[in-house]
Amino acid sequence: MKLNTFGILIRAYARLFCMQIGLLGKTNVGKSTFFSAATQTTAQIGNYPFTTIEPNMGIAYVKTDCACKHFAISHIHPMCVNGTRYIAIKLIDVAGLVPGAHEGKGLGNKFLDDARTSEVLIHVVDASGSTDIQGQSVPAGTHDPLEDVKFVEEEFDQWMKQILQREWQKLARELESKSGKVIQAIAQRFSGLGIDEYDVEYVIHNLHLQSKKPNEWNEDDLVLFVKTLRKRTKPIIIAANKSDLCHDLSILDEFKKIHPTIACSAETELLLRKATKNGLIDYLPGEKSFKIKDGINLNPPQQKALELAEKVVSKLGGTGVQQTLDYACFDLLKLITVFPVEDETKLSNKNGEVLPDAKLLRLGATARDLAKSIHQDLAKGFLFAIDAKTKQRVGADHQLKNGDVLKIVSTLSRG
Ligand SMILES: Nc1nc2c(ncn2[C@@H]2O[C@H](COP(=O)(O)OP(=O)(O)OP(=O)(O)O)[C@@H](O)[C@H]2O)c(=O)[nH]1
Repeated sequence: MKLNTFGILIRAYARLFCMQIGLLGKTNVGKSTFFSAATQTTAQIGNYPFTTIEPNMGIAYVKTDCACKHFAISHIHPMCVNGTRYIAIKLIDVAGLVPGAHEGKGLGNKFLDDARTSEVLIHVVDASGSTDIQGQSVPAGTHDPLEDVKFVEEEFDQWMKQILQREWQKLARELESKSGKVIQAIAQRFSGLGIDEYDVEYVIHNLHLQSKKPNEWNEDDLVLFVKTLRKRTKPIIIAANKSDLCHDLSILDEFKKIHPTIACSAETELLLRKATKNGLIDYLPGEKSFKIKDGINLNPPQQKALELAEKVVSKLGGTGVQQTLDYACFDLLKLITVFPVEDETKLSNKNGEVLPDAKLLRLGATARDLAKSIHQDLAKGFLFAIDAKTKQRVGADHQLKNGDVLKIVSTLSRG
């Protein structure tokens, strides 16, 4: 196969995944280590051929309950391990975030191009305080990592404010009245960021700005509006990395006042995933412990590294990497998992594979949304769906629940 065809195939494959997480962080905090650990497949999961799609884009997995648990059946599926289902997502390493990026420092706001398409952001922070604001190594505890948390927020807010401010006067002149049009006009400016009219309307109403005409908005209104919109549309979770180096984890309580936070040791996760791949240990990402395989003779460096990893895992209750990804999807974005099937009695597709697919959908998604996530034509010809748990027919607007198993019947599937 020619190289460019190969590239096109890889990108097409990546587009299959609607869910994208952006990884932020200044230099030296362990962002690349987090990215490598999260996209490193272990022997048990991940039958996908490509884990790194582009240098800064890879496939990671989030884990949830497989529907096989509900039906108390056992099935063989590469993404189901003892009833735990792994679902692929896109992880993008967002480069170039430095203080002043919105003013063109470093790579300028190139980082925001990548962050733009992400639905949720993981901010990797060096919780041990051994990396200063410019990313230089300093003795542990000498840099206050809270500064990093604040500067990232500041960059985003400033950048969004710039987008809006650039055309605010023009927009205000055009829209002397009608709040509906204001919402549309603002949403249009932010459409490239995955922000829609509903988000803008929600924020405007929450801040009671609907009664103000755009020319009556002051600087404080703009700042608050942008901040609230950013929080709603680009939620952030902090991966408090290098927590293994922290003598006490009280700094995490400070982070938690700003964003949800998980103690992490990306380096330990990378080590454990590599040791699993090399057949040394039994470990599943997200577990709170691991076991050295029977009959394995570790050499002294391996023995030492795994002893250290054991201490970290027991101190932090896991390495935090998988927990961060899961939290981003299921707690922050509140995604649900739905299992589409073609035969609701056998829970299979037409090749007989049981629970072949698992889709991540937004809370409130309908049966038609599920059809759309499989194929536009399936949604267009939607007739009804069958809930495999209740055996009931449901309509296009039926709201789905986490763990639902559904057969979609459409003119396409009948034809
Ligand atoms: N103790 C400890 N060290 C870590 C951890 N994660 C990464 N490191 C170390 O921190 C250093 C920087 O890690 P990188 O992953 O290269 O950091 P980065 O943020 O990607 O930095 P750039 O590539 O410069 O942007 C390396 O020496 C890693 O081994 C961790 O969880 N604990």
